[in-house]
Amino acid sequence: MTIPYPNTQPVPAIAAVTPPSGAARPRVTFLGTGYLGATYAICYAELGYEVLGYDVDADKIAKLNAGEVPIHEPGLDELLRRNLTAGRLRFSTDIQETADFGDVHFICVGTPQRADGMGADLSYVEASVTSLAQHLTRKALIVGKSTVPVGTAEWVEQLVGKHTPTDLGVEVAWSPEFLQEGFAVDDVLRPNRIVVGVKSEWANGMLYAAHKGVFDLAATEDREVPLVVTDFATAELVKVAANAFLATKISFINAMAEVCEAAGGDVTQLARSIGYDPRIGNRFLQAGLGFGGACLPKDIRAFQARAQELGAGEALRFLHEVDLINLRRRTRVLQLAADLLGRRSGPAGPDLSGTRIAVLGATFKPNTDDVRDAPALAVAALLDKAGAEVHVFDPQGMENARRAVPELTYEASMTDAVRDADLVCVLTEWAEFRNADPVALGELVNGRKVVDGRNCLDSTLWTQAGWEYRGLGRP
Ligand SMILES: NC(=O)c1ccc[n+]([C@@H]2O[C@H](COP(=O)([O-])OP(=O)(O)OC[C@H]3O[C@@H](n4cnc5c(N)ncnc54)[C@H](O)[C@@H]3O)[C@@H](O)[C@H]2O)c1
Ligand SMILES: O=c1ccn([C@@H]2O[C@H](COP(=O)(O)OP(=O)(O)O[C@H]3O[C@H](CO)[C@@H](O)[C@H](O)[C@H]3O)[C@@H](O)[C@H]2O)c(=O)[nH]1
Repeated sequence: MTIPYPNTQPVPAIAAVTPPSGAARPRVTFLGTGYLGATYAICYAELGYEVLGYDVDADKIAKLNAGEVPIHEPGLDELLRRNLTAGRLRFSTDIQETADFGDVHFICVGTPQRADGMGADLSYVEASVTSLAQHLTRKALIVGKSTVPVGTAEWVEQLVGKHTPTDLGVEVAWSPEFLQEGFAVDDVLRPNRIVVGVKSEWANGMLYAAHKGVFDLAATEDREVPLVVTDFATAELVKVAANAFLATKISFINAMAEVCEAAGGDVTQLARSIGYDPRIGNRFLQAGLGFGGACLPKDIRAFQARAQELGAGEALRFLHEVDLINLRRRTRVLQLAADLLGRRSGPAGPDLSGTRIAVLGATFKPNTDDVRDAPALAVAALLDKAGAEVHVFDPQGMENARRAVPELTYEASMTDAVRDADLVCVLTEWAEFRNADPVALGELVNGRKVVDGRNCLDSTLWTQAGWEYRGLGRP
C-alpha cells in the first residue's frame, strides 16, 4: 500500500489511535544517540514531539543535556539548544525513565560489521531491546530504525515477547532510515519517503501518528512525503537495497574511471554526459576515491552475508565486485603518488621513504566529523606504511582521525599540512580545499605536485599555477 500525503481522501487504512500515555501525540524515545539517534531526537523535538534520547554512553548524554552536539552535523547545534530550552527534549542514561516515558521507542543503536566476518553485529540491538522490554510497564511500540539483516524484526519481536508479559501487548515495527550525514537535519525533517513495516493496524496508526509532524510540515510547504506501508521483510530489505544501489552507482563510475585511465579518457566528462540522460541521472556519479563511511561498505557486505544464509548469495555476487572496485581506488591513489614522486613500485608496493606528503581530508566525505571507514584516512595510512612522512589536516575530523590512526602527524591548518610537502593529496572535497589558491599553496610546498583524489579541483587553474596535477580517471 502506497499512500501519498497529503491525500485528497481520508486514509481509511490508518486508524486513529490514542497513545498509551494518554498524551495527544505519541511521546517518542530514541535508544542510541549517535549520528542517527541524536539527529532524530533533536529534529523530532523541533517537530513538536515530546522526546527523550537514551544512551549507555554517559558522556554523550551529559554533553547533549548541556546543549552540546557530540558530532559535527550542520544545523543541529541550534536546534538542540532551542528544544532543550523549550522543554520538549531531554536525554537520559536511565532505562526505566525511558521505558516509562515513551509510547513509541525508536531503536537507533549501531549495527557494525562483525569482527569475525562480513555479517552485521546485532549485539547492540539485542542489548537495547532486551533492557527496554524488561522495563516496560505498559503497552508501547518498539520501532527498529537501525540498518539490519532481513529477518531481524521477527527476531526482535520474539525477544520482546520473551521479556514482556503478554498482557502488556507491546508491539514491534520496522522503519528504516535513509538520512545522509551532512544533510541529516533536512533529511529527517523533509525525508523523500517514509517506509514502515508493520503487522497490525494499531502499529500502523501509532507509527502514522509518530510521523504526522513530518507530514504536516510537508503540507505547509506544499510537498508530499510518500508513505510505504509494508511487511517487516520488505521494510528491512528496502534499506539495504537502496544502499546497494547507491554503492553500485558509485562503483560503476569508478569502473569507468579505470577504463578511462587505460584508454586516455576523462571520466568527469563521461559522467556528465551520461548523467544528462534522466534515466541515469547525474547524482552519485562522482568518480574518485570511492565510498566509505559507516553505512555503504558495511551494508553491502552484510547484505551479501545475509543473502548467502538465505540461499540467495548468487543474486548479490556483483556486490563483491562493487566492493573490490571501490577498494582499488585507494591503491590507485598510492600508485599516482608514487608516479608523481618518481618512485617505482616493487612487489610490496612503492617505497616512499624520505618523502613528505600532505593529506588534505580525513573524513569519509565533507561536512561531517565521521572518519569511520574513511577512504581518505585509509589512503593516508597506506602512504605512511609505504614510508612517507604524512601530514594530515581536516576541518572537522581531526579528533576522530587522531584516535583512529594515531601514527600520522596531524596539523592545525591546511597551510601547516602542505608546508615543505613534496606532494599534496586532496582526499576529501571540503570547500576549503576546493577553493584553495594554488598560487599561494605553491609558495609553501617543496614540490608542486598534487593528486586530486576527489576530482574536485580546477585542474586548469592548478596547472597554470605550475602544479603537476593528477586526478582519478582523467588524462
Ligand atoms: N549514520 C547514519 O547516517 C545512518 C543513516 C541511516 C541508518 N543508519 C543506521 O543507524 C544505526 C546507528 O548508526 P549511527 O551512525 O548512529 O551509529 P553510532 O555508533 O553513531 O551510534 C550508536 C549509538 O548507540 C549507543 N548504544 C550502544 N549500545 C546501546 C544500548 N544498549 N542502549 C542504548 N544505546 C546504545 C552508542 O553508545 C552510540 O551512541 C546503524 O544501524 C546504521 O547503519 C545510520
Ligand atoms: O557520487 C558519489 C557520491 C558519494 N560518494 C562517496 O560515497 C560515500 C557515501 O556518501 P553518502 O551516501 O552521501 O553518505 P552517507 O551519509 O554514508 O549516506 C549513505 O548511507 C546512509 C546510511 O545507511 C543512508 O541513510 C544514506 O541514504 C546513504 O546515502 C562517501 O564516502 C562519498 O564520498 C562518491 O564517491 N561519489
